[in-house]
Amino acid sequence: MESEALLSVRELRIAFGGVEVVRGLSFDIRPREVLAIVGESGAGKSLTARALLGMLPRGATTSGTISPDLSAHRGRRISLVPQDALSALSPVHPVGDQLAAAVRSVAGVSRKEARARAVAALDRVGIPDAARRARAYPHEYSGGMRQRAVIAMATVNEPEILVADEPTTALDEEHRDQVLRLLAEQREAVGAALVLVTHDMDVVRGHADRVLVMYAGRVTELGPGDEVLDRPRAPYTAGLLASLPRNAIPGRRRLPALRGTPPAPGTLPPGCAFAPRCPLAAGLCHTAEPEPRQTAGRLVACHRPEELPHPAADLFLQERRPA
Ligand SMILES: Nc1ncnc2c1ncn2[C@@H]1O[C@H](COP(=O)(O)OP(=O)(O)OP(=O)(O)O)[C@@H](O)[C@H]1O
Repeated sequence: MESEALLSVRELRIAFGGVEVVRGLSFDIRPREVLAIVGESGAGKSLTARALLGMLPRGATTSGTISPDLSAHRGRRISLVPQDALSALSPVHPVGDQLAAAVRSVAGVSRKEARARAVAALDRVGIPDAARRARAYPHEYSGGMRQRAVIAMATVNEPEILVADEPTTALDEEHRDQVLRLLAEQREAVGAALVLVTHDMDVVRGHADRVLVMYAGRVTELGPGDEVLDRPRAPYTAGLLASLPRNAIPGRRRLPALRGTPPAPGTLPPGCAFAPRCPLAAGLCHTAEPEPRQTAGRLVACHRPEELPHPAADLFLQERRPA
């Protein structure tokens, strides 16, 4: 049985100047789950995450529902793990003061209690000698410690939902895994759900309970993380997986890769938005946009999911470009 949703998004649409970039998106966030939102650049991942936080850019118009609406409780019931640890912290205040201020801004607690919670949050993310370090300024922290401090900041008020938008983009593989592990640990410690926005399928494996694959502002596939990764049912998911760098076998002349690029907003083809890039597209795919429907234990928006072979990488083989 599906566990009850912590938050439900229904028919979310986001547009700029009348051009829709998120086009009728529906999904739930379940208690304590890690939900990864993946897709190529421009799919609408960040805007969806920002909509949850009530942080859409100026000029965006929306329709649909997000319930409960937690935007008024940002920093308490829902919080953002920022991408850039350095700019997320003020250089002119000690780190502990910034965390204590975050506690006091929402919790109505005494100065002393706020301080204690700030130190506890720094301790929980593994800052050594947290009581003393709390008095230091961000520039006195190493890069890794700053990263820990912003995660402490996001979790200090024990939110129900943490939103991390590409938290590891700028990091090498070793640091990427450290940050993902820390995020998972902290999520567990405070009992939050984590919405993890990434364009990197490798981040999903082992880190996400469920994965929402987006293409051109819509759901392409939504289901249990490892099942979707191990046996995708939507050709787009299969293409993303086939294009991972680890499939690049040196010396092989033909490599699996997604050809082309996603359509620019406002220039969608008729039919399925992925059809022009899809090796399986035929007939209806070019005339009617598929609605997500329940297939093999997940939602899939594809007219021909049963045509997708397994494994599917060979569908995407392309001549390697001369170096
Ligand atoms: N402030 C804005 N004004 C106009 N268009 C915008 C604005 N912000 C985003 N968009 C457009 O909305 C679409 C979705 O953007 P979004 O940032 O959500 O994509 P994304 O999937 O997160 O991609 P990326 O990984 O590149 O951030 C893109 O085509 C983008 O150009």
